[in-house]
Amino acid sequence: MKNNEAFFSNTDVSNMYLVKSSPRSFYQMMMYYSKTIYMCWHFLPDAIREGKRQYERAFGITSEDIFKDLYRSEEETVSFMHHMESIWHICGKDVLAAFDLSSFKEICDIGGCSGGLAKHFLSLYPSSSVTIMDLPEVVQMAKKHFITDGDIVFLEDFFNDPLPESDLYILARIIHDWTEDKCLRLLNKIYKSCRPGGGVLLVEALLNEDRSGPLSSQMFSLNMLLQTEGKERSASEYHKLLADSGFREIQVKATGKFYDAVLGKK
Ligand SMILES: C[S@@+](CC[C@H](N)C(=O)[O-])C[C@H]1O[C@@H](n2cnc3c(N)ncnc32)[C@H](O)[C@@H]1O
Repeated sequence: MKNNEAFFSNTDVSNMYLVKSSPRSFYQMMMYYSKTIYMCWHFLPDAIREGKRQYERAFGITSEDIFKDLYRSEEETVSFMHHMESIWHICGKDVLAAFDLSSFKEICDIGGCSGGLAKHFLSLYPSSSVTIMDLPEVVQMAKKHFITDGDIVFLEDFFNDPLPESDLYILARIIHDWTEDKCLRLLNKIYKSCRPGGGVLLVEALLNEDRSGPLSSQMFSLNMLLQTEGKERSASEYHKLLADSGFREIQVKATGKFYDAVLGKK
């Protein structure tokens, strides 16, 4: 207080995580939570009763394809992409350094969105190259708003297009969007395209085997119910999905942050 007037200022933590211009800002994530995710959480009891996502109740949209709903406008698409990218400024390096990935030279980031994790990959492993596959509307927005250098190549639609031959496929927060059948369809496709000696890296928020936590993974799993066809899974569930698709030498690393890493080799 000065001369009976109150003055307020940000703490160091709010400067770091809330101010929009900070490189570690959660501003975009907060906006997506408040404008989109929060609207779905109004219908949590309906989601639990029906076992399905709530876009129809929240936004009046009933498309078959979950990402058609998510990308219902250019503004919503870009907001989702910012939301996806934000977390990698905090824990992207942890998931990519969980295993030594330096021997993999050609990387394909399946559903790589804005390229947020790919940029961290290139800074940790500069002698590798990364190709990103994502839907056409995302690729268009990534080129317009997110990618400034030419190191990243974009391809479209991982379910229907052929996958490029690669040494390592990254699937960050992809498996958690889909049913078992669709996950296996995608992982089988990846196995066929993967070079011998290559691998697949799953980046997901692992649940404890008895589903007792961590709280963040449980909350993400409820959110998957509200927004997608998927759920969060335990290490043994990811192990089984990879083994059933042909991968071996499967290793799991819990990072202690929000997201963890599972590596399988061909
Ligand atoms: C939950 S986001 C994860 C984004 C990114 N991997 C990350 O962790 O920040 C899922 C991504 O998969 C993409 N996607 C969904 N269906 C796809 C398809 N059929 N082909 C290519 N990408 C797809 C979405 O557009 C989105 O970018």
